[in-house]
Amino acid sequence: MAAMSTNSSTPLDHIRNFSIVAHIDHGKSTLADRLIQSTGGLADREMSEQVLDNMEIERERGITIKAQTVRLHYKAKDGETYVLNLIDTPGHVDFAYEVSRSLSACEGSLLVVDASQGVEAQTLANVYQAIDNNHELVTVLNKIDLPAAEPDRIKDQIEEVIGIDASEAVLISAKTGLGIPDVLEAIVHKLPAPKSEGGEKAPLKALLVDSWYDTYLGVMVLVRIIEGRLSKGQTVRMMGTDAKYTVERVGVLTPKMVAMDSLGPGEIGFITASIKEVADTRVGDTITEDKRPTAKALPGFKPAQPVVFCGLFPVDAADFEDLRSAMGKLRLNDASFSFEMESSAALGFGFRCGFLGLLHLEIIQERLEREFDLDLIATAPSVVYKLFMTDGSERELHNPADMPDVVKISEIHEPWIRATILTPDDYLGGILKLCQDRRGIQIELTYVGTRAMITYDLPLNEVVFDFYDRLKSISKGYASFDYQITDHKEGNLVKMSILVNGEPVDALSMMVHRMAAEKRGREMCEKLKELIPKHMFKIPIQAAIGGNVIARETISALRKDVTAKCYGGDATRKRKLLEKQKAGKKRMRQFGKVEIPQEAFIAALKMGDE
Ligand SMILES: Nc1nc2c(ncn2[C@@H]2O[C@H](COP(=O)(O)OP(=O)(O)OP(=O)(O)O)[C@@H](O)[C@H]2O)c(=O)[nH]1
Repeated sequence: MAAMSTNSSTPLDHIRNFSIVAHIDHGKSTLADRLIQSTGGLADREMSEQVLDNMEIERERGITIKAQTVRLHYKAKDGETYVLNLIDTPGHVDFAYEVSRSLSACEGSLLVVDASQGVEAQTLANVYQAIDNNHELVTVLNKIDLPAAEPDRIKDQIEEVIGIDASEAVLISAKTGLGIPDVLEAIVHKLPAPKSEGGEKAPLKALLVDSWYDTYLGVMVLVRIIEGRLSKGQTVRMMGTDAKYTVERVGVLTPKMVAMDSLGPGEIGFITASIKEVADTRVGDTITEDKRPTAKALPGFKPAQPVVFCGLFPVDAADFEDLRSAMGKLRLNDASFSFEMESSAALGFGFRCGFLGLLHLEIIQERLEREFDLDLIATAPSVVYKLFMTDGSERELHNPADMPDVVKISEIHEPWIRATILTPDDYLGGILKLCQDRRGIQIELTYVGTRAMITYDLPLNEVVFDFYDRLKSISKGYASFDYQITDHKEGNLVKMSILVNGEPVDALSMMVHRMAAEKRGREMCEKLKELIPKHMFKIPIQAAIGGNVIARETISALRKDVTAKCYGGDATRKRKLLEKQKAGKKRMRQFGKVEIPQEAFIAALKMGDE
């Protein structure tokens, strides 16, 4: 951490706290990099591409997962120096929770729209969140360097679809740096300064915006000071958890860490206070001074509710403890990831994990495999069902394998979402069919320029699998999609089991709509027949609802012994062949006498509607 240690007492009217909201890939991170570069936040040689997207997967996938904060000093044309606190936000539908947290710490947003793509689903979702947070907006049309850019048409579209004035939109190319000075001036002159009723003398009232785990400094807490002053050495209290801590470090991220003695009203910075783990901090909590507490806490956040669950199991049972500690470390850094131990007849010991969405699931699995070198099997992603039992009780079902006897269940309710899809007209037919096939109910179909905006209610269970992938392939990547969970509705749902060689494989059991069960069961059996290697005996594969088999396939027996042609051949070749066969077994799971390769699980679970 840099040595500079100062009191931060920037006057309120010289502070601007803002977020950047946009659809995925419209240029938030690149614009953030340019703002950092042009205000000297980092020397050119330190500017690595997308400096704010520091998580390796973010760089690789080119998406923002964690909201990052940076404090910039900008000498404006009026000769005054301003402190600009920027919070970069994730764009993907799975991370709307992160967006809401960063927006609450700011007074305004830059609305970035790709001037060649126009308004997309996340543009709408994120700008509505900013408006809900009473943000002033500065509209920025990005990528005007592209031949396909049509700033005037996109301005009209923004006014028509979002209903905000875009006549003074700032035209930029975050790639070349064109227009960046105009963005900085707009931030200073169009976005409001933070307000502070009680000012610096009032008892400390700070918003806990985010927390993360730093390998050197431990748990770091991002705070926004509303009133009073937060100083090193102060004893503070979290009003939601009543936990007390002594502040050890106070600082800001420029994006390098710079130590400060204290932070005043309107400021955004971080503190450390020997907090053991991220789970001890509650995002949205109010931090106050223990001896002189503020009278009223801030309105808190509802914690992110996981909406997709799946089982994660080590391919090699000996890796269970490594998996447990790896998940504990990830949890340090990702408060929205939840897990609890689970045992499966088919897969042994593992964890039932909760995620914000399918992308979040894939990212966690990828991080576990890459950062902790673990070979994992993920079971079918499933949503949370509400079971209304015949004895009048209610319970939640996170794992189809835990489904009680159907005679004890009177109703099953499943979560529904309201989805917004924006697509070029050419792909409308295919998308409507996809939604109908997934039990969708059309709510609205309107046109936005040359594109269709469709609103559908859909069961979440029909979306978590591969809806997003199918939508992208039907629309050749042009459709965009956003959703909100709405409510639970009764559904004619059944648990479909898969039996391999007469043994139920609980990792492949899933909840399906009764009308779709036979088709799904048939597809699953056909897929597994392709993927499970032949054995020395024939293998029946069945899909069943309770005791009723609804689909079956049979894998014929292997005719010959792989080493047969070696008889009389040299022993070396035979040994090599058997070693190769053994190595192949590493990613297999034994079910009874049948070995199922890990790929079979993943491919079987990712079945589309092809
Ligand atoms: N031609 C051109 N490309 C740009 C411009 N700004 C960003 N890009 C490119 O657009 C892609 C997405 O840019 P990002 O800044 O990662 O977009 P983002 O909105 O941060 O994406 P997420 O992090 O996924 O939310 C990258 O390949 C950038 O190089 C621009 O002004 N002109």
